[in-house]
Amino acid sequence: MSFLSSIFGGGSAPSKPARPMPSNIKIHPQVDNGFPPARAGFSGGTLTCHCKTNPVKVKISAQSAHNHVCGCTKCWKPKGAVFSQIAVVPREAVQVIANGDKLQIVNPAAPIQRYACKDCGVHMYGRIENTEHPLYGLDFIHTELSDEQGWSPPEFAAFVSSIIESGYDPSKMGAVRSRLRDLGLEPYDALSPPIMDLIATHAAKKSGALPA
Ligand SMILES: N[C@@H](CCC(=O)N[C@@H](CS)C(=O)NCC(=O)O)C(=O)O
Ligand SMILES: [Zn+2]
Ligand SMILES: [Zn+2]
Repeated sequence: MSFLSSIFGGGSAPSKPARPMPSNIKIHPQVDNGFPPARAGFSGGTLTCHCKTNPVKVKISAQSAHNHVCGCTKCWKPKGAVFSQIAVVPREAVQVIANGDKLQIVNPAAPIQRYACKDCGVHMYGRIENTEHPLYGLDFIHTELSDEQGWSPPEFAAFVSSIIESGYDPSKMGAVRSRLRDLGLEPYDALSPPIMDLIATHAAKKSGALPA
């Protein structure tokens, strides 16, 4: 099985409580009150930046995979959110359809080149150009930028310890991890084990430690 087919062939984790208990630990507005399951047959939508006029629009012609919340400092978060919410789609499924001249790459040296709107700062998609990168072929998107309902729901929480790098109180990390579990989002300090295993397998095949 190829890396990409294994990424997209695995299906979604079972979704968790439709309506979780309220909590004063906030994660992200799209997950704090629960989230709906994926809609069968859903095949994408249009992402729109936050500009009131001339918004950037990006058409996504695929269901998302591996939706998750990410605590790292690099991923775009809506104002006040502690985590971002981010998923992947094949890069061929991503098409800028309006006001693409407003996009600029946040950091061209980063492995993921995040295309942000110059005016509102929202990241519209992240792309890997290094063909040797284990996640090459996948673009990163924030499904919350679309009005369509039916995207694959978040499945886990990545880079949880990294929220401290944005100033989160380290003494509250136990409460954050507990809340993430209540929401059905198993917390990890890197990516989820299946994705970490795929990345390691890719590296082992490249080095010759495993047969290609
Ligand atoms: N602790 C770091 C972690 C950054 C990190 O490694 N982010 C992951 C998850 S998005 C990544 O793949 N980064 C690649 C990139 O930013 O291009 C931070 O919070 O800044
Ligand atoms: Zn904008
Ligand atoms: Zn991130």
